[in-house]
Amino acid sequence: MKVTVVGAGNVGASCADVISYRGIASEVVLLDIREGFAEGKAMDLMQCATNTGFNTVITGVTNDYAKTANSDVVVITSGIPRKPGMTREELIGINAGIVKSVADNVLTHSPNAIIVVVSNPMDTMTYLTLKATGLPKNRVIGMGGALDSSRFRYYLSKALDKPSNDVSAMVIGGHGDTTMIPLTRLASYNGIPVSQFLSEEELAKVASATMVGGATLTGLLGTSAWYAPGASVAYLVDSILNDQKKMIACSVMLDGEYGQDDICIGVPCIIGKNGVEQILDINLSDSEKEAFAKSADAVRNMNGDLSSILG
Ligand SMILES: NC(=O)c1ccc[n+]([C@@H]2O[C@H](COP(=O)([O-])OP(=O)(O)OC[C@H]3O[C@@H](n4cnc5c(N)ncnc54)[C@H](O)[C@@H]3O)[C@@H](O)[C@H]2O)c1
Ligand SMILES: O=C(O)C[C@H](O)C(=O)O
Repeated sequence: MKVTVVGAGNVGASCADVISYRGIASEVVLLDIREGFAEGKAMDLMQCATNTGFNTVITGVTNDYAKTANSDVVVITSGIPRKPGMTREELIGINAGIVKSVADNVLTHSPNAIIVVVSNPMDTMTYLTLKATGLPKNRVIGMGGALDSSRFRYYLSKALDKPSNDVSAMVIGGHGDTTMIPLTRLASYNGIPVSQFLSEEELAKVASATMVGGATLTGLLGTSAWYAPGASVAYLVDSILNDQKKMIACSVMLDGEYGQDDICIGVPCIIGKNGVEQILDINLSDSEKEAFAKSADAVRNMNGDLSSILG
């Protein structure tokens, strides 16, 4: 199985690292526009093989899309990350042009690939990729919910003082500081609602920390995060390539689900070899429905900024 990762920067390289280390794909091509950069990242990663014991072949190329031919999955991480104090939405001006040209190029050589969109603002870039390429909606998946949900589980585990793997929780809605919706009501500690262990005030703090999880890391690191983003992409790619049919919150095109149309936004999906195999239209409470509608309004508003690029 072949995966192309466009953008060999922090997230792209971290994702290639996890994919190879965990043996998720037999072949990974890293592609970057910066001369020699992807080649260097691939060489460095391949020199881990004997110590960590993986067999994946990682190749790096400078803008040579022919080398990405016949990829099963293409991950788009190319573009700029935010700096402290910025929102993800401020990246649209530069990243929209990059994502559109990359999507066109990869499809020329891998017409059957499933595309995973990572570049920010991710929901808007996912919508752009779908509209610009005309691909069926099961083949374009925005990655954000997997990361936000893992951050939610992390903050819950800290509040509970228990391991995050014993915590089950999901974030839906937009992948933005004010648009994501941690589903606190449905979060559990080994099947027991977390509300049995944490007060409303503690749960509200966890939800707020989750929503600004990316901004917190950007403030600490000077650029946005990459280890958890890379691992989250690899988790999603694993479910596609190995047809695991995991339920993962992904940004996908809605067609009536959650009362929304013509928008890519995070909802629980079954992810398998065909990409998005099912969208789970779960019952939300009135306040969750209200939050989802508000989140969708904000995401839809950003899509309006694509009119010049989509024509
Ligand atoms: N969806 C998410 O959950 C999530 C998580 C983390 C980061 N991100 C986003 O992912 C993107 C990448 O973040 P990063 O930290 O890896 O940034 P980075 O700067 O480390 O890497 C980006 C890479 O893209 C390359 N690039 C730029 N234009 C290109 C083009 N036209 N073709 C090929 N490569 C090109 C750059 O040379 C660079 O190496 C950002 O937009 C960031 O906001 C999203
Ligand atoms: O925070 C960012 O800008 C990057 C990414 O979307 C994240 O959540 O880590």
